[in-house]
Amino acid sequence: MFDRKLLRVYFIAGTQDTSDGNLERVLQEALEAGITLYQFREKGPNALTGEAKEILARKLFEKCKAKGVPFIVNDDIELAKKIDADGIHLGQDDEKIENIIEDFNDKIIGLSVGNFAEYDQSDLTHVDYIGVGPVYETSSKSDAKKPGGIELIRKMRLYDEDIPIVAIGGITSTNSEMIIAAGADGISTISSITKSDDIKQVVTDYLKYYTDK
Ligand SMILES: Cc1ncc(COP(=O)(O)OP(=O)(O)O)c(N)n1
Ligand SMILES: Cc1nc(C(=O)O)sc1CCOP(=O)(O)O
Ligand SMILES: [Mg+2]
Repeated sequence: MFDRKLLRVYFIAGTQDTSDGNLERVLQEALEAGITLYQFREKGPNALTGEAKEILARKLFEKCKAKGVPFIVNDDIELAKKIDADGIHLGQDDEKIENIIEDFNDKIIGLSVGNFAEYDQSDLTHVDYIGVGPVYETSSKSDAKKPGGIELIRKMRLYDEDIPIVAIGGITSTNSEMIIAAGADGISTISSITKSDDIKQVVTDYLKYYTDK
C-alpha cells in the first residue's frame, strides 16, 4: 500500500537543474532538510547518458537509502530496472504502464496527468500517485503545458476523491499552502530547491503545512 505522506515534499532534479552541476551536494542538503521523496530526472541537451548517468544515479540512490527516502527514476525504465530503484515516473507520452508493470509490480509508479482528458484515457490500475500540473508557469520543463492554476488541483481532487495527488509546476513555499488546501497530498518541486541559497528553510517551510507528523 502506497503511503501518500511520501508525496509531501517531493524533490525532482537532474544535473541540468543545478548551477554548478553538483547534484550530489544539492540532494544531500535536501535530504538533510527532510524531503520525503526524490526523482532523478536527467533531461535536456547536456544530460548525462549511459555509464555516467548510471554512476551518478547509484551515488544519489545511496544517499536516499541512507535517509530512508525512496528513489524514483524519471522516464528511464532500463536504468530503474538496472539499479533496482524504488520506482518510476512516466508521462502520457512515455512507455505505457501496462508494458512495464511486470518489472515494477512491487515498485512505486507515478503517472503525469495534466487534465481530465488525460485522466480519462489513463489506466490507473497500477498507478500509486498522479503528478498534476503545471499548476503555475515553470522554467524547468521546456515542453510544459499551459498552467491550470489552483483550480486544476481543486477540480482533480473532486474528480477523484481518493487518488494520491502531487501538484507540480511553479510551486514555492509561498503558494504551497493553497495547493494542499485545494486537495493535493503534496507538492513536487525542482527550482524552489535547486535555486535556493537556503534549502533547509525552503523544505522546513513546505513541511510546516502538514499538521500530523
Ligand atoms: C511528479 C511528477 N509529475 C509530473 C512529471 C512530468 O512527467 P512528464 O510529463 O513525463 O515529463 P518529463 O518530466 O519526463 O519531462 C514528473 N516528472 N514528475
Ligand atoms: C517536471 C515537470 N513536470 C511538469 C508537469 O506539468 O507535468 S512541470 C515540471 C517542472 C517543475 O519544475 P519547477 O518546480 O521548477 O517549476
Ligand atoms: Mg516523462
